[in-house]
Amino acid sequence: MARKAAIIGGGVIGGGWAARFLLNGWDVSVFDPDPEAGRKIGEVLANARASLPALSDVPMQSEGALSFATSITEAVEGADYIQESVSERLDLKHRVFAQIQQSSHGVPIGSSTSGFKPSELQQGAADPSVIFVAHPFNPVYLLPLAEVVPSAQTDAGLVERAKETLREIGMFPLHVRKEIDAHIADRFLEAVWREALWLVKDGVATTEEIDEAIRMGFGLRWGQMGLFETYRVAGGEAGMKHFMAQFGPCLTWPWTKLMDVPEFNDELVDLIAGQSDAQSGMHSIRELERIRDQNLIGFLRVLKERNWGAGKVLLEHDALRRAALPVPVPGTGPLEMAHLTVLPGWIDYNGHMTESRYLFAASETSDAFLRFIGADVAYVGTGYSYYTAETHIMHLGEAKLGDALTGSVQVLAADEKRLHIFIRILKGGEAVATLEQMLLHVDMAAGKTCAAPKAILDRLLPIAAAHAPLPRPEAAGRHVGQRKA
Ligand SMILES: NC(=O)C1=CN([C@@H]2O[C@H](COP(=O)(O)OP(=O)(O)OC[C@H]3O[C@@H](n4cnc5c(N)ncnc54)[C@H](O)[C@@H]3O)[C@@H](O)[C@H]2O)C=CC1
Ligand SMILES: C[N+](C)(C)CC(=O)CC(=O)[O-]
Repeated sequence: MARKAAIIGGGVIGGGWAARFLLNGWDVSVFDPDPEAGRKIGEVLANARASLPALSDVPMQSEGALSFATSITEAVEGADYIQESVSERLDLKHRVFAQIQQSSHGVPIGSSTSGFKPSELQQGAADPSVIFVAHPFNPVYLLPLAEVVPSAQTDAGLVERAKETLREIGMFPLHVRKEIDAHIADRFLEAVWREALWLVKDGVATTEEIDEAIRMGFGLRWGQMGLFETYRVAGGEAGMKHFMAQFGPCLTWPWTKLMDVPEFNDELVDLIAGQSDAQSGMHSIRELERIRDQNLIGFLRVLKERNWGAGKVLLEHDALRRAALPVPVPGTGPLEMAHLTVLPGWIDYNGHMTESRYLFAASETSDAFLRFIGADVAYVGTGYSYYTAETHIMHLGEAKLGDALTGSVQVLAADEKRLHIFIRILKGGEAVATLEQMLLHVDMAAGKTCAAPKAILDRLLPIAAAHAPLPRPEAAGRHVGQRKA
């Protein structure tokens, strides 16, 4: 049975949480008194559906059921996890916790608060031990970070279970060991935000110039190495010590306004909002969200390919879900090995999936099959692998943006050195392409073919025997131009 998350407050952040839980198979009940909450969450969910699956190489769970409750009591009934995302006001959060705890007992309550400490949130609570901060980043359905901040009163075991829940929905729970106003990340954001406001107020730069200064340079670096690793590299061969010696003293030069905050008045708000309108007002917020999401998918995909930073979290989430998938059973037909979603970068000028991506889909499929028979990354680390010697692709249909594809493998023949397979790339059960491939087992250091070890043959040969009675695909052995004869 699907587990249930209660989302209290369904604005920008509550909507993002709802989408992340739903797309990870949880049922979600939202309570928000705003009459527009249903429409707003529907729009956030549409954006999430168009983006989150594109990060996954494992079939998504079937989406959970979304419901809107008419009270907090109704929303939290039967919930396994509660996430509070109401407006950033301490008195309001206290009232909401009191209402939640009238009917929910022992269920973890994460708060999305950007700045309040958990001990502040817990003041006056009937059961402070279940309350902690789970501070996410916008868009919650794509960015993995959730700062998890317990106080001394929070139940340590409950926090560990809550972190497990966050990992299950693909997040990276960063345990903040010592509570502090604004946790870790928002303290940086505040510092940058403060400097940016000064630069605009003092007429040094416009909002657009500041954004260019970030996105053309250090913003790109931060997404993959953070602050300290980036600066370590910037220290050259002497590393961090040299970096500190060179740039440490600058902190006392007038490079920053330090703690000075510009007066927050209508003049400043109008100045910033006016420049922001001029910079980005030609796009609606939903359009900007979609642009942001597609850019993030591109970045995250690259990091995933490199098993680095946030990409590592995506790979771990795939592995977690792959482990829960039913294991393909040899002998019952071609083995379904890969699940892919057609991404924006895969579309060509004809408006459909470009030809090189069919080869990519096939290689994802054959790689999954090789892992299945034991020729995985650890095996390649021993100096042996399978190399593809020949491929014949037939294009039979069109795949379009967002289509869900599966890749299946039929073993046509296998012996100690050779593996002859037929891959079908399927959309809704129909083949959009087939690929026939010959793979050879190689000794990588010698650069020569060699017999695969018994452990691999023990897995491969029974599959080949089980597939032998399957009808031989018509396209197997076909060559280009054959139909003309
Ligand atoms: N917007 C952002 O970039 C981020 C915000 N946060 C935090 O998330 C929380 C929510 O912020 P946003 O979603 O941005 O605000 P928002 O203004 O978009 O949404 C707040 C929602 O709370 C609802 N609400 C008010 N009183 C309520 C009640 N008694 N019961 C249920 N719902 C109620 C409002 O109707 C509104 O829909 C805040 O604590 C904020 O600090 C955290 C990370 C990022
Ligand atoms: C502006 N903010 C303080 C609400 C931002 C956050 O809390 C996190 C984010 O998504 O940047």
